[in-house]
Amino acid sequence: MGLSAQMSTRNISRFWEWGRKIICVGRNYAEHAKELKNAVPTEPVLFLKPPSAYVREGSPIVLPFYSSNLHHEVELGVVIGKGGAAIPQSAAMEHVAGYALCLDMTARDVQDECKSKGLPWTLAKAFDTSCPVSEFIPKERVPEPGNVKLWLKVNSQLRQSGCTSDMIFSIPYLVSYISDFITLEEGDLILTGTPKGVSAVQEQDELQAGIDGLVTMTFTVERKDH
Ligand SMILES: CC(=O)CC(=O)C(=O)O
Ligand SMILES: [Mg+2]
Repeated sequence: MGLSAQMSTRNISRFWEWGRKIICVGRNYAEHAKELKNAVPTEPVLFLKPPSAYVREGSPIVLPFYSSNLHHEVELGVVIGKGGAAIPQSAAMEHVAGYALCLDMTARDVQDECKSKGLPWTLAKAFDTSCPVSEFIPKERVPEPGNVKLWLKVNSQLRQSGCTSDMIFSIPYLVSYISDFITLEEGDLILTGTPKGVSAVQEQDELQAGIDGLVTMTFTVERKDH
């Protein structure tokens, strides 16, 4: 199939297949910043995951071989439907196609070491399967994205329960802020940060996460021979 034919069959509801950027916001919930003893930020903290981080239900989250403290972080993902740079906050929601429930899997021991050495978080955050995602949720189904309840259970035990109303920086603010530095493209995903309750997962754990009334998803954690 030629490139133009491939482009014409691309569907935003399978955004994870597009090979676009995953832009992550850190410390966007004050209670989470505090539980990790980080300062509450006055500007968004940004980092990236590559598209190879995506994993879908039916495939496992693979424990990175170099970590012994893998954490779950449940987050609302914002799927960009129209690209742009220097997008004003007033127009930001016109660039949003929809949402997805996402996990920002984090090798916390590796992140702590990187932080102490002043090094980037890439190996802590961007490894293969570090971004499990749900099905695409069209924006029409989420009339109030700033008031969405997220939860995550490990082996049926509730670990995280939060609401996007507690985000420090709103979705329009984040879209506008990010687009001042990084041009947004159709198919990009923004992870909006995690509420409190992050904790470690082990091999064979079952992670179930949901957005009230919209979506649930289930993943298992596996170790692979290295
Ligand atoms: C400290 C972190 O890992 C930041 C992060 O990813 C978050 O969601 O907050
Ligand atoms: Mg996160």
